[in-house]
Amino acid sequence: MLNILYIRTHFEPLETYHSLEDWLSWMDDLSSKDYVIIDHFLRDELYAEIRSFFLDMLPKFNEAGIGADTEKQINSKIRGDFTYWLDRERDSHLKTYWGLVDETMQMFNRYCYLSLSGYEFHLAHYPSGGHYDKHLDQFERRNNRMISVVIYLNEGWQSGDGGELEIFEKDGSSFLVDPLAARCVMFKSAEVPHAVLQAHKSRFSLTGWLLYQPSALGQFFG
Ligand SMILES: O=C(O)CCC(=O)C(=O)O
Ligand SMILES: [Fe+2]
Repeated sequence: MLNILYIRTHFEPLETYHSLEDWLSWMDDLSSKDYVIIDHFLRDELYAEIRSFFLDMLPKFNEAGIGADTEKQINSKIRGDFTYWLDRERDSHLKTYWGLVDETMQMFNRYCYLSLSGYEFHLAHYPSGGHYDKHLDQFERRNNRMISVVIYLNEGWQSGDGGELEIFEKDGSSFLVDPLAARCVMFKSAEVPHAVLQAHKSRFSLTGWLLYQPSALGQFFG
């Protein structure tokens, strides 16, 4: 009896940000289609907290590079966003958000049998005119990004504002996702080619990757 109790409390945390039922349906989508689009992934309070942090940090954003940190190169022809990398210790007041990151990793590890053991997240600002050409999120020489997680922070986004995420399906067809406030898109980093179409006004997101190994230990090949 004691054992059963222990297993139950160990494997089913009493309090999660999202219900297990929601997680299971999202993971089902992700397994079958390689991507999932989740509206209202952040509730109002957490959304407001992250967006206000984003606005506070805007002056500190650096221009984003292509490829691994070690081979960073700025190439505005390929991507035109500015980023700010999050650090759990430094940015510890985002407690609810980090809890949600832990919950996400646990769900994938438990129910999709992944061995995720790290993550990296950045805030991304595409100024008007910014875009990101079609790409995969696994770098040429680093293959530890397993799941990409993008959360949008744009209020009142309208058709005509551009900045859609274009997702390419296996058959080569594609569709567009509007970067709407609190919407989350998750996809398999190695499987889903995607692009960000040119934004016609400032576009905000919190983008990250769930990793097979911590960033510093990223697998290299070649
Ligand atoms: O912001 C998005 O919709 C996607 C961003 C992206 O593809 C990336 O940062 O690798
Ligand atoms: Fe990407």
